[in-house]
Amino acid sequence: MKYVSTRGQAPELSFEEAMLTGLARDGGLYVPAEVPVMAAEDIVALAGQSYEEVAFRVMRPFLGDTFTDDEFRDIIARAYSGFGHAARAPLVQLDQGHFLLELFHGPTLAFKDFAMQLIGQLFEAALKRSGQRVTIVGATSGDTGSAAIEAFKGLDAVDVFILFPHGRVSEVQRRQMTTPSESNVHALAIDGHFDDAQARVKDMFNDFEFRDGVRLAGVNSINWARVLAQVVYYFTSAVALGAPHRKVSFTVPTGNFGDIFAGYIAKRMGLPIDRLVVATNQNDILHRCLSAGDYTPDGVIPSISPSMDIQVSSNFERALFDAYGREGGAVAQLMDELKSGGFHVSQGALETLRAHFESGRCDEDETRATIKRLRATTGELLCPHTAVGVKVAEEHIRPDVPMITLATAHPAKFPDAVEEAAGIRPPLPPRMADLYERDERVTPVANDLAAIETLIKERLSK
Ligand SMILES: Cc1ncc(COP(=O)(O)O)c(C=O)c1O
Ligand SMILES: N[C@@H](CCOP(=O)(O)O)C(=O)O
Repeated sequence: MKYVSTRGQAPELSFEEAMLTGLARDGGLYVPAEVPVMAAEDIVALAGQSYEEVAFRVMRPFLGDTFTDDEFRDIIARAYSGFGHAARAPLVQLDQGHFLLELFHGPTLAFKDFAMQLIGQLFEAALKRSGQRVTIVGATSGDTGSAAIEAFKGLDAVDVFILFPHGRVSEVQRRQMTTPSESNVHALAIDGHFDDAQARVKDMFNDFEFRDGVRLAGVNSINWARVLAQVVYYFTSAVALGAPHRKVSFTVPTGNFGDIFAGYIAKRMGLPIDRLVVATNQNDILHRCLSAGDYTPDGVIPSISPSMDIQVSSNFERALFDAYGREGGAVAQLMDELKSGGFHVSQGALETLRAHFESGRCDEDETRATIKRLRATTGELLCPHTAVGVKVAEEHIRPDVPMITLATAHPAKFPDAVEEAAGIRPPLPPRMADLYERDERVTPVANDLAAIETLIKERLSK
């Protein structure tokens, strides 16, 4: 299995190389040269299997010879052993034909744990074997950072630096990043929003002297391994509702387009997905683009679903690569245009995108109203991101195809927003009950590449 860059100018890599590399050296994102297809009978055979077994069968073809089957099974078992639900990703019925896929039973209460717990184990196994050490730098709007810190804290061969937008994450998210005491963890509060943090991380990858000097690695969803791990729950949930004999649709609260892109990969692998619905908050650039073809960021607006406050949606590049017939040159040109303001998707590419993706938008009042209404009608307490998904899903449900909305975080991560909407303050699980009493460790940083690189080098030299 080989991986190619969406911009067509970087060397092809193996799974292990792509995982440890993160961003391609031409600035693009790695994708499999070919997506392996699963036969219908192999999908049928997933029914009744454990989450871990489905994870093994779905991901195995993408790994090539990176790990033996036994090694990979062990890695998967370790990754999901800390989840608080036996099913790992349970389905809950909301209404006739509408289901919620609960992805918040991992250690940091968000869907990121599914991928991050796995790649923590994959990194450790690969680095132990090679004797290498890496520096992970990640950008977060709240959940990636806490999940990465949880997965990598205390590991010998890794230092982890997380840039989060100062004042724009929830208190629970911030404390999850700033309270771990392990010396290989560094929480950096950047003066800016998520797009600034993500841009600085990409700048570090494009500064080859720095990149090679610190052996930079990335755990944002620019890393293919992140996306791959998220493909699994599309299979477990669709099969539970009758796939491959029955089609299902998914609505995904979307920001960086990684989670919904994992659904697109599941579809290309042969899972009969009818529609993939992109649900955005008021930062609706993806909805606008899928509606009219224009991708012009117009500034991030803070919202009560802060993890989706994103305008430069990294993984959309992977979808564009396929929509433009896997022409890296065309994607590179669009990304150059983005640097100077924005780009317009050609009619042909837009039609290809629309063949897979629908979209909708949910504003702040609608988000609050959805949290309140769902509590009253179903008893479910939704996090604001999930509420965005549920509202948009309701507008896309068709009578004959079940709709699964991804519940991407636990409501207790956003207690202020949930309490304001539903009048209930969701408590943290007992294992986190002292989160508000723990000491915080955080370093403020300017939105300045040289300053951030200097800080990282200083920390590594200690
Ligand atoms: C709770 C939550 N919901 C939705 C999203 C959006 O997911 P993605 O960035 O993969 O589109 C995020 C952040 O990634 C998140 O943390
Ligand atoms: N919403 C994310 C933003 C980063 O996304 P990623 O999936 O590319 O890591 C977050 O919570 O940090």
